[in-house]
Amino acid sequence: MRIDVVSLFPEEVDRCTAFGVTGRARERGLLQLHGWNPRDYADGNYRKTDDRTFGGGPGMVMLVEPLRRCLAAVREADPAPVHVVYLSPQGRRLDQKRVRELAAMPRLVLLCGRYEGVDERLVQAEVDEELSIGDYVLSGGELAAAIVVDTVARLQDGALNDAGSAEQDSFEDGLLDCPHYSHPVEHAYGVVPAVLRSGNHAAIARWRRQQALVRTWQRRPDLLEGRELSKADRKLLQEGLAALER
Ligand SMILES: NC[C@H]1CCC[C@@H](CNc2ccc(C(N)=O)cn2)C1
Repeated sequence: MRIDVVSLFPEEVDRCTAFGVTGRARERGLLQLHGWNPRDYADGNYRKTDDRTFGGGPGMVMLVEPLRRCLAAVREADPAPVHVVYLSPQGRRLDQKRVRELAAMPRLVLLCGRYEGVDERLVQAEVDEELSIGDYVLSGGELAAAIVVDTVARLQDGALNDAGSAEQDSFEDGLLDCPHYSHPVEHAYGVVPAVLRSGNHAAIARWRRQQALVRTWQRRPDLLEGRELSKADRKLLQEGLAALER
């Protein structure tokens, strides 16, 4: 998968995705990341990329022309069709379902705004999708872009080793993750649940599913709305909640 990041600070996204799973995916060529700076496509010796907003009021707006030229160069750089995403609080909320869809695309272009944003004519003419990582305002779209890169990189085939593939499943079915434990078995903070050391893999899977269901019910009931739980899951959830009462 190829991702092109258009930003006044493209190195910010490069650095945020240079470590761990994302760094390894890049090293393995599972993900190619390219940074582009609209300042390189701006005119004049000040290479102006932003200007005051029409209609008055505070702040600057990123100019349409440097971005248009920059995006033309991005499109030109690879024959694969692009899907242009603009990161902004006005976008559709990113979730794992959309992450899976984005991760399947051959190319993504992530447009990172700064200041008050991008001239709306550029958004209308070039952007396929506005995406938001949450209801808050960042100083720029770069950190949001880095989150998109991270989420799609780990879904590339080969990015997660076998053990890692379990990581995918934890949220893939729309539930929160179960608790995890490691050494020592006994610690001042508590003891590892016996079932996890029983070697009974069916019981372990059942316990993990039950924990995920109970946690989701308690912390994010919204994730269970409009979702038909299987008979087995409903039983696990009821049993898990009853155990909390005891
Ligand atoms: N109106 C301000 C706004 C104009 C357009 C550029 C953004 C950059 N900052 C961002 C970008 C994305 C998100 C998010 N939630 O995904 C938050 N903040 C700022």
